[in-house]
Amino acid sequence: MGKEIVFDYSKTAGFISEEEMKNMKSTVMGAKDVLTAKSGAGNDYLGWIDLPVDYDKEEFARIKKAAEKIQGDSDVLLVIGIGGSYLGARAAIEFLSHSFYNVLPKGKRKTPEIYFVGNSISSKYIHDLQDVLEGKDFSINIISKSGTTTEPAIAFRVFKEMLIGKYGKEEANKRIYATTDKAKGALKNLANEEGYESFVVPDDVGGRFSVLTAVGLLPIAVSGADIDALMTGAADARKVALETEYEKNPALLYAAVRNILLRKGKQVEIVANYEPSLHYVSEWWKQLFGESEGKDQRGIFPAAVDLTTDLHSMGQFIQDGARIMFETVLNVEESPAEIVLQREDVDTDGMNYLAGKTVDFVNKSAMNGTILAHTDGSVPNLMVKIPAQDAYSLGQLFYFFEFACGVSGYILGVNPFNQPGVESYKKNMFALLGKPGYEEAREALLKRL
Ligand SMILES: O=P(O)(O)OC[C@H]1O[C@H](O)[C@H](O)[C@@H](O)[C@@H]1O
Repeated sequence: MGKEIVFDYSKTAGFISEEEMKNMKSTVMGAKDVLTAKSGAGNDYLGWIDLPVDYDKEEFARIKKAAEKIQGDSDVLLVIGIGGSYLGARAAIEFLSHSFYNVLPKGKRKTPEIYFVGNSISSKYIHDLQDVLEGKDFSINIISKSGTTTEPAIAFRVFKEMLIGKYGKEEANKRIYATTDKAKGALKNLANEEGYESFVVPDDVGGRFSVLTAVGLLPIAVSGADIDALMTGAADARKVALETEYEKNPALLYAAVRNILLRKGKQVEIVANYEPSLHYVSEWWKQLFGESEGKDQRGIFPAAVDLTTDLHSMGQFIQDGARIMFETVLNVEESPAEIVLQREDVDTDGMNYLAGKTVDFVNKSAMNGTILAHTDGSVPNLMVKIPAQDAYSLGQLFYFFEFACGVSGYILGVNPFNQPGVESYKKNMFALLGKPGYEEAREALLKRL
């Protein structure tokens, strides 16, 4: 086992006593048992628990082969998907790749540019992306578990047409990779008809828990990241989550602490990172916890800030505004890059006191100072220590949060694996668009607009 993710809640001492943590044990262990015995609500969607050790090896090999083909014949990969069919891949690619991956000069980046689309309904975004593709060879990975989601379906129509225009239908079909349900849905039917290479979102893995299936793995592999290490990290975190006693189990302790804080009125959890490349990990985390816990008029509202950036915008509120939140810091312990600050002859900016120090030392000092300031401002601070900015650590992080989320949702008393609330806006949108079958709803809505 490599260096493990650590969950540190020592800074909550003024808010949570050791006794409260002990008192929570039976509740947490009960929730864990319900999860692992698959006896709770939503138990049809627990395929993610064993995924890191029990995945389709043949498909895994096929993902690597497809990634190699895309790397060989494409300047650009378009990844079309939304929600759970988008955020995991983007989180991983941004965390594991060069900060300026897409604009690196040829030679410095050996893998295709990767653009995400189908995650909004913006004409401008689609139009501008068409400009980027001009003169470039490209492939498409269309990802949708249901195969019917509006945003990706619209983007796919546009870029499929462009692909066919460029290569003709036969070659275009060889450049389209469909990740969807194994048997049903509009996308699966189309893939069968057109002969796209297909990858499976397993029935028992919901979108927001699907990053370690082909949903995440194909785009991540195309970026050149090590998907074997990603799976190993997840498998090691699984072992820790399943086998470690409560007192030392990061996922269980995190689930316990956040529920104790919620019961004390802390209704918002802010995930804070100090690395821009963690931005989409926070976005992935927001969907994971937001869709899993936010229901039945309950839940912790998941928010995120990028620091130190947002200390200059949201810092005031976190320090001093309504006392409704706690903060969970994602700390990459070892920066993959080192920059040492130099001494200047004339110390006009007054920065010479930092000469000889690394930029990461300054970043970590900002982090430690902020944690103490926020703690003093009655914002309980938790920390997830990520040993390194690599695939192994990220695999652990994904699994750690997924497991904690399942346990935490059961402690809260909700079904963590459905998302009924997402349908309401869709019904209205379909009605307003004039989709067949929504005629009556349309009339009623138009009167209200
Ligand atoms: O993969 P898809 O079926 O296209 O779904 C994409 C996303 O959209 C839905 O509306 C759900 O709220 C998400 O949980 C899901 O991840």
